[in-house]
Amino acid sequence: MENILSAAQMRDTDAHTCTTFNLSSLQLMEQASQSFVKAFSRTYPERYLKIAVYCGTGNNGGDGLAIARLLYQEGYNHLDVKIARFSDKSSDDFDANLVDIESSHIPVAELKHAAELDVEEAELIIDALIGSGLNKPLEGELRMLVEKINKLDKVVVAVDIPTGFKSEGAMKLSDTVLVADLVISFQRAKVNFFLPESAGFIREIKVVDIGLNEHYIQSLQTPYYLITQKDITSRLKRRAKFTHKGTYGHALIIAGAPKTMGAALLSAEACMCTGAGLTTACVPEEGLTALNTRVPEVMAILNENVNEDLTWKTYQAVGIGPGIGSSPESLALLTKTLKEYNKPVVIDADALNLIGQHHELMQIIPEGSVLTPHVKEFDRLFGEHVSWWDRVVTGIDRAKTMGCTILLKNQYTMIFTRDGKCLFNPTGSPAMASGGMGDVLTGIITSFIAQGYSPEDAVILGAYIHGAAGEEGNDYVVPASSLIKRLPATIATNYST
Ligand SMILES: NC(=O)C1=CN([C@@H]2O[C@H](COP(=O)(O)OP(=O)(O)OC[C@H]3O[C@@H](n4cnc5c(N)ncnc54)[C@H](OP(=O)(O)O)[C@@H]3O)[C@@H](O)[C@H]2O)[C@H](O)CC1
Ligand SMILES: [K+]
Repeated sequence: MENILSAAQMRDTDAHTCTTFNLSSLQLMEQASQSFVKAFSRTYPERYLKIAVYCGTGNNGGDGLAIARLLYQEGYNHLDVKIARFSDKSSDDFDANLVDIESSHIPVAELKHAAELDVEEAELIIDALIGSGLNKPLEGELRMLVEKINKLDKVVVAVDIPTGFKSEGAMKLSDTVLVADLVISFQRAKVNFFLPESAGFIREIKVVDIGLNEHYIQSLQTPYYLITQKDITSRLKRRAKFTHKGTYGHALIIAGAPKTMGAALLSAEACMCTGAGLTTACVPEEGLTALNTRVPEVMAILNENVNEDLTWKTYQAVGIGPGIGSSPESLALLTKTLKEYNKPVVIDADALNLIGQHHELMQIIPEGSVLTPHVKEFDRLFGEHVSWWDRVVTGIDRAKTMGCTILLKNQYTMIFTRDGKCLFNPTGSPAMASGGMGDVLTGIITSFIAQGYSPEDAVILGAYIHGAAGEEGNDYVVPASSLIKRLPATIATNYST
């Protein structure tokens, strides 16, 4: 997994890299600027583009000056630089790059006040005003300048971080940020890039290697990690010769009510397609015909007969919740499951809402269980939150105190582990924003647990594979039932590469 660093850790890595690689900070700035220019020219190869580079007077601004010089050398000759000099302070590396640019052919203008900016002829603006040095919300002249640039409605490419955007910590949609079409960020994505608040400020992100000491970065402690494909390939076990259905476990999916049988069908079918040796669905009698017709591979027990028909030790994994509703019978079934199945349970949807309404059930959730809420279910369980950052803090805390893995669904789904980490899943697409997706995910995770994966590995694999199957085909929308059909091939692709 890739660890995600805080702004302070980036600064520390910066200094450490200079010492260990015998570089000056000016040389590191040059490397970072070269990496930026390489990525920029791949995205915007047209040399006739009119570009304005807006620079602050710190190191982000220093990068901006070096980038302007390098772009000019690359043939981007319709280029000018605007320096926002709203204070007397400037960094040494900014000053050094200013000397270089002043001896070039690039026009440089200094703005002492935001009001001095009247027309902007450029089609594209490079934002090098402030990066990771942001230490307060934008105010005064800088805020006015950013608001003015936002109104120009030009294409904006940010250096490292958009001006006004926090690397970490709670953000508000009302914060002033220079809205970026593209952020070319250094070495690592920043934590807040993965939270929904970023959607209003950032359209696309590219991360470039600027030559920082990776060995050192990997030794740094952080709660935040990005899951990579390697994590999936290294976890997925091949299906060996001479194995049989008994090798891959028996999963029980407790789901559905007469009017919400679809949830049970999706969950059970996803469980089967993820590779559980056997899948049994515990459903109401009214759903039996649908189950037998739609997924003949899945066996059934009737939820009204559970007391006679259920032998817990038959099942290596249990998933409960999709479509069960909130009736007293569902509450009784959930209570029975949590009390009697003494292994981790995958808890989703209505089961989570029932726990939200009957908080005493929290005490009987088996150790190691998996909770898979979407944002509303998360808030019903753990209280209202005003920002996604606050949910991250709560998720990390609750996973540790409850001894459970919590998966909070999102564009970048977050997985809070029992040892206090927050893992971001990179796969998935807005095409997956449709009903039934959560039911499918419950089936997938339950299936991986039935096959012998630890609950935490099952969640990591489940989130990644679910998202990867949803991305395939690049479709406008992916109905949950068609995602299920893609699961066997998606899993095979991920363990063979
Ligand atoms: N390892 C790396 O990733 C590298 C990053 N580089 C680049 O360096 C910047 C970070 O540079 P830094 O000089 O630390 O800070 P900034 O340029 O982002 O900010 C400059 C100063 O701006 C002031 N500040 C902060 N918040 C505000 C605000 N709200 N309004 C006005 N001014 C603000 C603050 O100074 P003070 O006056 O408050 O003391 C900042 O110090 C990083 O993003 C990369 O682009 C290196 O080039 C290569 C290695
Ligand atoms: K910036």
